[in-house]
Amino acid sequence: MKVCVVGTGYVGLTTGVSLAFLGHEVTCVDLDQNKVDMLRAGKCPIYEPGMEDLLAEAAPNLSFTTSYDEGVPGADVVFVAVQTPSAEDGSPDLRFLRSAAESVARSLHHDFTVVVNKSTVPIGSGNWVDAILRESFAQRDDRPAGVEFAVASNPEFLREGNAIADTLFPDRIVIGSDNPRSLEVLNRLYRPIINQTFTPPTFLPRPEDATAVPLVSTDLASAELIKYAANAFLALKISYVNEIGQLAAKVGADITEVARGMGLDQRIGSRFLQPGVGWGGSCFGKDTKALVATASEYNLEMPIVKAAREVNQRQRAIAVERLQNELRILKGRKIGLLGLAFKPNTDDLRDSPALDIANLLLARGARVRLHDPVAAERFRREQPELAPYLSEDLDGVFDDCDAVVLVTEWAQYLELDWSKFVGLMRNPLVLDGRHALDAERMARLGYKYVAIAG
Ligand SMILES: NC(=O)C1=CN([C@@H]2O[C@H](COP(=O)(O)OP(=O)(O)OC[C@H]3O[C@@H](n4cnc5c(N)ncnc54)[C@H](O)[C@@H]3O)[C@@H](O)[C@H]2O)C=CC1
Ligand SMILES: O=C(O)[C@H]1O[C@H](OP(=O)(O)OP(=O)(O)OC[C@H]2O[C@@H](n3ccc(=O)[nH]c3=O)[C@H](O)[C@@H]2O)[C@H](O)[C@@H](O)[C@@H]1O
Repeated sequence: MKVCVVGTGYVGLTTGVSLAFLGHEVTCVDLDQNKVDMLRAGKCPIYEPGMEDLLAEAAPNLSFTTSYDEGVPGADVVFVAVQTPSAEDGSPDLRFLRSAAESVARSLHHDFTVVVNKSTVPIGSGNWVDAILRESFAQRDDRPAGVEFAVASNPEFLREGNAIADTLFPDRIVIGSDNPRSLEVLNRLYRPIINQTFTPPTFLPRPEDATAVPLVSTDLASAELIKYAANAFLALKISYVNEIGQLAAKVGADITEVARGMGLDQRIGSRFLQPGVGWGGSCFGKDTKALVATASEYNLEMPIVKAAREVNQRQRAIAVERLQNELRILKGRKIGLLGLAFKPNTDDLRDSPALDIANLLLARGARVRLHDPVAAERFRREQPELAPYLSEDLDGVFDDCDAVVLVTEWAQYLELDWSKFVGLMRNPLVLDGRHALDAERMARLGYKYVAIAG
């Protein structure tokens, strides 16, 4: 089938490349000329494991452009995957979506096109996009006859760092549409994934437990709400284990054992129960805020979601409190942060706990040293005020240091030969912000090991 994807960020790029890999003819449109140039050269503008390999495998079916006229006319499906950042009041800023919808309408030239919203948008946005498309299309002097289109919602559930596997082997596909023809088109588009009939990419074998993928077909509003409800649930699951973690620290319980004991109950499940400095990234913060904002439009409070947000913010401050308890005075102390990305396997720094922790430490007069095996380059560009504190190598972090904090559990840190660094530190204190290091081993190596909870 012929597909156009608008926006080549984490979501649009993964969607476009994956669909091209499955044999669809895909054109990706982005206004960012640099991104388009890089992608045309086979280079991936984001750090996403496997993406450059998949780009190479999908290349015969894939093209990149800044022109809607090269992608939209003739497409059976147009995906819109532009950013929807938080506006001042917490509601999503829909400017990018509006502009993309207007541009799509100006280029539509096909008997039936499904315009699919993949961005995370407030409930009701599907109808809003539909109205923009119709209005913009009606304003065209050159509008062709016989053009029909319908809007569908197809929320995205991929995780950064795991984007390709989450797309090719998803837990479910959700399609919201009030138009049966759209559903039929999208069902056809996704059939290889739904039935798992494709041959996986050479670098990504099919998981042994992969089965046919459930298709959840709903009305537009339900699909839009599923996305927010799922993200908020994952966020509050993490906040819950972190709240329990703080109690565990007080009563002398081991939160990792507590989480394991809880997670083995299949009704709870062990995933997203890893205690630590809390969640970051571009979506949990934005989407929980948007859910609260949407509810307030209907005079509805969302106390559980609000509490999850507060607990998450508190975790970042708790990391600093733990250091203060151990070192008593933070002023003048040298503190190294290991990991700047909001989680491993991505260079994404949006709402990363490391940013708040670094700023809180600086505000208390500490001298910070920052390190990340992958995100440092991007950090330098996006965080110019904190960039002078970056350290190129780990010696620069540990040397004469009063404490190091594991903020992001990159494999490089977990597999580090920690014995090499203990002698460099002035005070060999390690704060494990992810409960990811082996406490006994660290103690054997001569570190004073402290975890965020306990
Ligand atoms: N990042 C993630 O892991 C996930 C994101 N989402 C949602 O998907 C949406 C997109 O997120 P990301 O891919 O992270 O965003 P992103 O910021 O990485 O990428 C958005 C892309 O859209 C392009 N763009 C903006 N306006 C455009 C326009 N009018 N025409 C053409 N291109 C345009 C930008 O240049 C950029 O390349 C958001 O609503 C987000 O909440 C959903 C699931 C996962
Ligand atoms: O809407 C989105 O953008 C996406 O948001 C999350 O994906 P992502 O933000 O990429 O990353 P996650 O793996 O969910 O991690 C989010 C944050 O939670 C933290 N986390 C995760 C799991 C856990 O047990 N504990 C924990 O603290 C991570 O360190 C990270 O900071 C969701 O998992 C995706 O399903 C969703 O599509």
